[in-house]
Amino acid sequence: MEAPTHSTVHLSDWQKSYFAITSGTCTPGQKADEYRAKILRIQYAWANSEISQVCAASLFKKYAEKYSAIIDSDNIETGLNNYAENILTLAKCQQNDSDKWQSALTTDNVFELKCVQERMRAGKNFQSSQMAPTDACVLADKGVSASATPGLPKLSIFSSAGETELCAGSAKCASQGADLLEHPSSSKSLQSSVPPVTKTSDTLPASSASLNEQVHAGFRATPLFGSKEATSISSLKMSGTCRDGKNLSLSDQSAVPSWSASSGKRKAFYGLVDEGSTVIPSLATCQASISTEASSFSGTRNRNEESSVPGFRTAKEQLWVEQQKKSQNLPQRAPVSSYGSVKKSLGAGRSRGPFGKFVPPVPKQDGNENGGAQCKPHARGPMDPSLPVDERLKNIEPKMVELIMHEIMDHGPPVNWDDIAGVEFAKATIKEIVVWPMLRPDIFTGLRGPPKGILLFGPPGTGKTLIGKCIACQSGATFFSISASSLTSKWVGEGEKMVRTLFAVARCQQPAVIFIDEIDSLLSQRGDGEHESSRRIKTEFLVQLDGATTSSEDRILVVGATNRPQEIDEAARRRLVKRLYIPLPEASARKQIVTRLMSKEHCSLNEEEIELIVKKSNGFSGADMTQLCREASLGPIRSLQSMDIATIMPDQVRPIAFLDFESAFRTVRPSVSSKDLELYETWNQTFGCGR
Ligand SMILES: Nc1ncnc2c1ncn2[C@@H]1O[C@H](COP(=O)(O)OP(=O)(O)OP(=O)(O)O)[C@@H](O)[C@H]1O
Ligand SMILES: [Mg+2]
Repeated sequence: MEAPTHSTVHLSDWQKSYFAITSGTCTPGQKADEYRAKILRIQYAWANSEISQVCAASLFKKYAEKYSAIIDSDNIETGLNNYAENILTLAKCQQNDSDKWQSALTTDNVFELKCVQERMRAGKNFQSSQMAPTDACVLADKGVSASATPGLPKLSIFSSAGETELCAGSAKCASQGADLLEHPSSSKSLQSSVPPVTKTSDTLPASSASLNEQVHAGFRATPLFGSKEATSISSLKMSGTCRDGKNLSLSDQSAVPSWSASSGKRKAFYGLVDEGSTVIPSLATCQASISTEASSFSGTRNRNEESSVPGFRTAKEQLWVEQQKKSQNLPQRAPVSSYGSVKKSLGAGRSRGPFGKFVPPVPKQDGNENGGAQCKPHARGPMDPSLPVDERLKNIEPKMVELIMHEIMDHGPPVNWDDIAGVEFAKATIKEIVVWPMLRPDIFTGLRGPPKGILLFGPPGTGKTLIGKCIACQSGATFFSISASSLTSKWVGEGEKMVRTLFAVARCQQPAVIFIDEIDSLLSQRGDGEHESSRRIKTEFLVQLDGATTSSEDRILVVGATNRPQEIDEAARRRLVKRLYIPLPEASARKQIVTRLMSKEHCSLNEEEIELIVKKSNGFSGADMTQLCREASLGPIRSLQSMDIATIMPDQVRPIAFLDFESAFRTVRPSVSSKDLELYETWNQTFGCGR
């Protein structure tokens, strides 16, 4: 007889399985298996070029649909997706979302394993004959207390009262549990079988991974045998594991929600841990080994210090805890938050750039060495009764001070003078006004005293904000960076106070620079249609600016930046003595920008090509030049085939070439019109302080 060929074998298999599926005797599982096998065969046949791609695709679609119809169907007779039922059964005791979750698992559901049944019986006997659940808990905790060793998580994490009951009656069980304990890998079995034995910590698996598992089990696992109280107490014990015995932080018992356990039971537990005190574990004292799971728990704990019950809380419970917290913390909070709690310092404590040493800016009046820095509040908080509060801040709301402190800029990438291309005159002037007087305050006195107000004006994108950042990095002064729009809009109705606070805090933190971007929106011409609140802000600002600029003692410099100088109120203009024009970059500056940016990239431009780019970019602002370079740098990527982008190595991308700049010039245009430029030039000639 002729041996069947490869393809005839496939065909006969195919037919066989087709009849099996359609026979009506298959279970859904068998059907699903058959369909899956069919799908594999289709793929196989296609891979061997036995069938065409079109045919494979249509067959694949057909059988994939049939397969998923069985897999996804939750019809008991025809589908396999019935596992949801079990979940629903488990959760059926939960009537709504805010109910405490209670498992519907009962011992009846447990698969009958002989040893399990024995243990359950032993537990039941023991429960009925000897021990109330609360006592069981106490016993478990005693075990923990006895074995407490700093630095190690304790056994009580996973010893629920139920488990105690289960195992306490069986000596055999206890010894088995002890065996299990010595094997870190057996943490799963521990959850169900560990007895409340006293176990020295060196035999405990201390790996954080296993601990996490245990922690998890400790406060999520539904007690198979225990009541709600048992779970809560178990949780309390769990929190006890975050300590080393001594480091327990204690708080008022009233802070423990009433739902956590009956007070009697709590007492029994607390009494063991620390005589007569309620235990609220401080998570700061938790061992680092309690990592992922436990630390997320500790996060919650930090937020809800009063709560002694970890894990899930219903909204009602959370509300209760938060209310408690509020009522307890309210009196202390304001002073703390007023200074001490903010992340940013008031400036005195931070690094002060190249001229790092802090120079006491205010004459020493009270023998305090820090002079003006006596309000270095970040260290302890000025509202700390033990610290003298700076006179200048006395009438100012602490909340405002805090808000202003957030405006202190002491982060961000450093900017050097060299990063700003061109504008040499402006740079030199600023150095003269800002840097040198900081360096030699003894020389810059009297008539040589530096001006207290600078206005940087010019077309958009010419580096005014960049100069502000550079001053922040290079001056060594406390740098407040406030956008005028935030003064006018962020604190609606409070703007006036904010301005006052700003100057008061700056006065405390001398030497200080207040940089106000978009200053035109704060100091625009006063007019009839003006809103009352912005008028008041402006007036307050002028008053403060006047104070700062006229007081020879204060070392506060106000730097404003605007691209609409013509809109600035004349009174403000007068106070911003040095009005520096920041024009469009000249050819040399444009070249500097291109060279600097291209030096960081893989680029094949030669000197002549750079010159050409500079020539073609006449009328571009610094921002336009940056945009041009960005656009050009995308050229080599655009020239790749889309397939290559996925696989190409970075060093295989071709260098940026002149042709990329040529195409970039087609899309990037100067953003400042010559008409606008004329306005700036005219204003500069009228009010500017440049040469
Ligand atoms: N002189 C310059 N040197 C180097 N880069 C510059 C210069 N001017 C502008 N740039 C580039 O343009 C970007 C925008 O500059 P910046 O924000 O300082 O402009 P601006 O003058 O404050 O503009 P606007 O008036 O619109 O606020 C900078 O981040 C920088 O990349
Ligand atoms: Mg700007």
